[in-house]
Amino acid sequence: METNDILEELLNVEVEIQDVEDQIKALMERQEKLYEKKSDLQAILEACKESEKHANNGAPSTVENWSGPFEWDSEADDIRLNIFGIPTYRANQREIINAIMSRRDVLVIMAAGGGKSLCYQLPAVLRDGIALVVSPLLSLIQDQVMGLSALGIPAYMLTSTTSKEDEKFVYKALEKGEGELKILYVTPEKISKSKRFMSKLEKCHHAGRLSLISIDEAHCCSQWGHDFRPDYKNLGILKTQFPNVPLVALTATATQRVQNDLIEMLHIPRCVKFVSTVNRPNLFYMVREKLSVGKVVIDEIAEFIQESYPNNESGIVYCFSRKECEQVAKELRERGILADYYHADMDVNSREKVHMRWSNNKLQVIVCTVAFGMGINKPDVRFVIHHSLSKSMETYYQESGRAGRDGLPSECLLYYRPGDVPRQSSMVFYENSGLQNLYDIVRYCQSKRQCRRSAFFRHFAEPLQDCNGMCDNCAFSNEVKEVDVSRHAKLMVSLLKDIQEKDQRLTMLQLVDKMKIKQKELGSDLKKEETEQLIVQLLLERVLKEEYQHTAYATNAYVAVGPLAMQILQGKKTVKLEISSDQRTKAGVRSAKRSLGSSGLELKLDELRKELSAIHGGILPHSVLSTQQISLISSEKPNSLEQLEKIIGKLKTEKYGNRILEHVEKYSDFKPPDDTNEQRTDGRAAKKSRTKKALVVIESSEDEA
Ligand SMILES: Nc1ncnc2c1ncn2[C@@H]1O[C@H](COP(=O)(O)OP(=O)(O)OP(=O)(O)O)[C@@H](O)[C@H]1O
Ligand SMILES: [Mg+2]
Repeated sequence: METNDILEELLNVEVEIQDVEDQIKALMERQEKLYEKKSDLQAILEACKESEKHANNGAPSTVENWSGPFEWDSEADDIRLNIFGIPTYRANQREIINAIMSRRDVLVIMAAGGGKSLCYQLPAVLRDGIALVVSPLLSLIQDQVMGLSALGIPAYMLTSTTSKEDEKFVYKALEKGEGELKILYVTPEKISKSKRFMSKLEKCHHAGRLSLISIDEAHCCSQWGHDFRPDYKNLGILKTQFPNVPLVALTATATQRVQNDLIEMLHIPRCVKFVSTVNRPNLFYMVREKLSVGKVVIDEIAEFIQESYPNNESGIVYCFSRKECEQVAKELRERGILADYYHADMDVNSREKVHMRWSNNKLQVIVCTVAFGMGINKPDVRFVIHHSLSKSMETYYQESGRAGRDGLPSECLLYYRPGDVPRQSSMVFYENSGLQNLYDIVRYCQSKRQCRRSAFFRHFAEPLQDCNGMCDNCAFSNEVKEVDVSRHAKLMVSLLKDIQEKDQRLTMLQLVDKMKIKQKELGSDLKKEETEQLIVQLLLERVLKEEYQHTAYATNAYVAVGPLAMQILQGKKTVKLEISSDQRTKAGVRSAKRSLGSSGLELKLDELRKELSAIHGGILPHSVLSTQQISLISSEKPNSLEQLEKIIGKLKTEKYGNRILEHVEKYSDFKPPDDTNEQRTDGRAAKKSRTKKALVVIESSEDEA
């Protein structure tokens, strides 16, 4: 053999070894995930066996029937309606409250907006003494304290912003039982770092005045959760110091592993567990194709907001980077939308200002990065738009879940283009399971047939539930056709192989360009977007893989031949692309459910709540009347204080009843103008028609691509 031949063969073997190593790596990652899943499933199985055992023994069913009746039922109902203004309980709320009132430790897993706060706030009011609430963020605490104060419930906080005077009041209340204090919010640092606070708390407990302990956003305890906070790790001390005080831990999402972790860390092995579904039935999920011209996306987003939410209903637009955030906010403003940006590069004050303007409905849209997260407590967010895809299903569930926390119909819209995949993957590939998590959400985006909800159920290992047509794929799946693109896939793989043999690399974009030329040989062209879609599909199927190279400024992602490429080359694998018709894309957005603002009275009541919130010390508008209460008032049109009280309770009726009734009488038959946009004086109508024109131009040019 010639030296050159040997060298060439050596090279081939090395390439093959590299290939095998990649496969081993992928398999090891998969094995790790499967072990994790196995341990989750084993834990669920244990839990099922345990509950079956109880059911078969007929054992504690009487004790564990948390629906009641209990001696405090009527007092609890009275507080629910007349103080909190809530007409009926939501799923599990009554049972959780009863378990806490029975002095049990409780673990609550309930989706965002499910109503976890009421579960500990109501027992706090119902029981004598002071309830301690640990919450991770100042902004969350401020919102809660402000909301409770507006209801006349004596709530305070001990944080870095608390005045000396308030601090003195709180310490006196803890130590001596003086002054009125029902609910005390603290950050976890207070527990772990302030000896003074802990000693006062012990005195309070000693005197029998510590009624309950609540740990909100409890997933922060676990490093397996998505938002680990080191100070949460020390909260186990609470159960050790105050063993007979009921402790309730609440969170929106926790895998089985995180749940086990929480129980162990908080020392609540015998807690009663209430796990609600992750399903958010009021959210309409949809994915829209994001065209490669940046401006078109903004035009579409602006048009969506203006057409669907002309009455300043709140929304969030998530962006990939800080720069993109600022750009999108600016462009939305240019299109007449009240938008501003929020990201981690801003100082705390400017961030807080933007957040407050949005919370007070002075800003319609907040354009943000992931930095805008856990602190968002606004219940009436009607839409969450993702300008770029999130990095995992879990993150997308959290971010999109900020819509519709008040239970009213809301929309979650994700703009997806395959070109965004390498952008994200070059950021996450070094994280543990980073690529796998990203590819899960990419699978969600690529699919045009599978129910979006079912993807969440599978991700959180929950049995499937009916979507009720509340996602684009369930609503319009018949507008999709499947095309066999095996020949294109084969061409792509052999093209890449040739390139690699020449020691060159291609990015996704470069591969698309090369394919455009090569495809001519097949006599059947895929559009640019379809070629991109095919590349991503082959990445998901491991026919292709991504490779990364660092430069001084960035990490570049390249597309390379993957472990299963041979199957394509040997014709052992069929590849099909799902292609949707244009009608579907358009219908997707139009059909989604609408919410507040359809009746004139609702609009007027919305204005009234803003006015009243300003008069009553700048509390948030939804603390005056929730969107749900506005809907109820508008449909039932109460004409006396007694009738109104049945809807919003005594307290709010006493405070705002006369003004509300005045409005009901005056505006019951008030019709909002047909097209609110045309009534605007801010030039929004003019801009809107311009937007439409721009859209038409670009739509027609799209065919050329
Ligand atoms: N039974 C109910 N009926 C109507 N509205 C309710 C009910 N319970 C709670 N709400 C309202 O639902 C909204 C969300 O409640 P809450 O803030 O307690 O949610 P959460 O479960 O803590 O969500 P997150 O995980 O996002 O913090 C609030 O506006 C609250 O007033
Ligand atoms: Mg909450």
